[in-house]
Amino acid sequence: MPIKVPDYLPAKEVLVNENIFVMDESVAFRQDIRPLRIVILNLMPTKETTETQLLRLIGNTPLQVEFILLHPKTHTSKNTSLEHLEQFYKTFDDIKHERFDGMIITGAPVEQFEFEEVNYWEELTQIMEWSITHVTSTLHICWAAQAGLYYHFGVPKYPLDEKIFGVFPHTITTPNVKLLRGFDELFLVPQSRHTDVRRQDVARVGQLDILSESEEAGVYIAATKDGKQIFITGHSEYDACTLKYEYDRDVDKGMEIAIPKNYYPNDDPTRPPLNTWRAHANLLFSNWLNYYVYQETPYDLYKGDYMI
Ligand SMILES: CC(=O)SCCNC(=O)CCNC(=O)[C@H](O)C(C)(C)COP(=O)(O)OP(=O)(O)OC[C@H]1O[C@@H](n2cnc3c(N)ncnc32)[C@H](O)[C@@H]1OP(=O)(O)O
Ligand SMILES: N[C@@H](CCO)C(=O)O
Repeated sequence: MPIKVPDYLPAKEVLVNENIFVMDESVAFRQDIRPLRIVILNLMPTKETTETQLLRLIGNTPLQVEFILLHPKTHTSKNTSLEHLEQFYKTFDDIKHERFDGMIITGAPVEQFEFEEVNYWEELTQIMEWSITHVTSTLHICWAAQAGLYYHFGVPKYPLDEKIFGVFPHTITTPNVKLLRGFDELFLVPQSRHTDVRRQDVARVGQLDILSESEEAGVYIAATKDGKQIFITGHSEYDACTLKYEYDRDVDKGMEIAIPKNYYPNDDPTRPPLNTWRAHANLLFSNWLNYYVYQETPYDLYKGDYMI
């Protein structure tokens, strides 16, 4: 089943060219099925790239998905045009009386600040609090995972001596969870972080299970036992060249940065990197949409008994 995309969103052309099943709003309107309502709080500076990456993954399911893009109104975006935000984005005030089947909160390059120094922290905490009662399941990615673990459970983040940067082998810590159904015992995930959450801090929280980890990169996925909140420290949504973009950017700035591990063929940054994590990225998102969103959410969002 297709993903519904507004007619003029730039991601649409990219996805159509990749043969991702995209449906015009007008066609979706004629179908007598309730689409899943997914709200994406996009905190990335590279918003259009992230839109395409996430829509590619949530478009790969048999479910009809309607998405709403949000940006924090208390932050003035430096790298995304006002025109793009006005055309395609809403703010929390516009949607806070609505309910959603799923929510995705993206990463953001603010991990080296204290949470409270991030200028939209207050607004983000309001949105995270609201998600408990208005969203069936929320995926927090990278910095948002750190922010969510800190806000909801008091788990701190720590600066790393060296950026965790590359494509790392990960394993399944808790067997037989639906989120990891169909996963290989060893699978690859891009990681790109200057900070970390510690296993012992996460393990101490009774409501959380650690679902997947990496020897080198630490905790990858933690989730509440009811699956309503999922925290993902890596970037399975990244394209083949995203780490290359970050590496080249930092080299150009004259920063001390190691070559991303296990990424370029023979660790040679002049050679094009291969995407070795795409299959598990698709499985992660389709498992989430199926088992944690579609199977759990009430048909009538406004009568669901999970709401307070
Ligand atoms: C840990 C993770 O979650 S990883 C995910 C983050 N990864 C990425 O963002 C990768 C792509 N980003 C990039 O390559 C870079 O950020 C660039 C090239 C877009 C911009 O880099 P720079 O010029 O060095 O940084 P810049 O000054 O634009 O700041 C980056 C972002 O942080 C924001 N920022 C900076 N200080 C603050 C602050 N105190 N509070 C909130 N946001 C802040 C900036 O506003 C900007 O975001 P915006 O475009 O949404 O407004
Ligand atoms: N993935 C990010 C880390 C910084 O938050 C980057 O390299 O831009």
